[in-house]
Amino acid sequence: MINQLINKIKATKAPIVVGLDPMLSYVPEFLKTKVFQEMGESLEAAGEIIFQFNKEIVDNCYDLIPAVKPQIAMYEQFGVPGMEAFAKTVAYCKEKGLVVIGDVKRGDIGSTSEAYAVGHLGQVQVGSKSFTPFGEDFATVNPYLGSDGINPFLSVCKEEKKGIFILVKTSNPSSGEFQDRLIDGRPLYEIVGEKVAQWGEEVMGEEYSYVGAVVGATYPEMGKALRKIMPKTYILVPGYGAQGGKGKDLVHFFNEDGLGAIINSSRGIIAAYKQEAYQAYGEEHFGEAARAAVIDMVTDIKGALESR
Ligand SMILES: O=C(O)c1cc(=O)[nH]c(=O)n1[C@@H]1O[C@H](COP(=O)(O)O)[C@@H](O)[C@H]1O
Repeated sequence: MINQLINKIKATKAPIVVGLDPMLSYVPEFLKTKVFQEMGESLEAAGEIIFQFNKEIVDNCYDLIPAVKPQIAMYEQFGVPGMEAFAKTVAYCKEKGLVVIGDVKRGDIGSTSEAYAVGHLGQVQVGSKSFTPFGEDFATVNPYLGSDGINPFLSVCKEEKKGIFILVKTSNPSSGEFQDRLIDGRPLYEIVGEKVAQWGEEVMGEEYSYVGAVVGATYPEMGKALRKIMPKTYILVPGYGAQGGKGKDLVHFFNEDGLGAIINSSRGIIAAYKQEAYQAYGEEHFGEAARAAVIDMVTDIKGALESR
């Protein structure tokens, strides 16, 4: 899957991923009103609203981008109908030819991680039949439990040619509380980065590993150090846009080949119609506003890479 992701990044010339994090507060009123009239105010309606919202965003952007990253919490909060919307979103994006990164941030003891890996990236056996429950191409994984939590994901990745992105240095303000702690004089995130590179050697694609890392755009200097520690690791970089990351902060996340990083923006794209720069589109045209925001994001990142 990492090879397909890279091919799509090359074809679209867009090292970006659109985060499908559909909070109800980002959904235009007209869409919510329409579905509430049809279904009432219910969890089922919420699931339907977020699916229709995603579909509009995807229909307007799919030809410009290689990948999407649905964040499961935004679906899970609506219970079973939310999870159905998650599954439908994954299936729809795949139909549109997009690589899907399931932002599920899983990781547990070995046997439990195995079930997570099977559920999100693999196939589950029921009697004599096997099923693909969600069918994402990549999943995000939390490494706090160590190799036991990661190994089952590596096995499924090998079998299914899928990939993972392991949290190394997260974008949030308190990420340093644990991740920056020095151990034998070195920050924990560097130690995790080294381990990610090591795990990645077990599952290599053509140029890069199936095992990627997550490093926040909000910590560019740490990104620069981690790029060197993990040369064959694709880095998923959240934190662009709404969290303050800009194109110029991102150049060192990329390798000299112009590859090696994929930048996520969620609110900055899907709720673009609420921003001053795109307000002229009006809420009825929120999909077109998202498309304009994608084009601007790609221009910003390309400009920064060309002038490095
Ligand atoms: O794993 C992630 O994607 C992730 C890691 C991280 O360090 N920071 C981070 O913001 N994320 C996710 O990336 C998305 C960022 O959303 P925006 O800030 O709206 O662009 C959310 O889905 C977060 O859960």
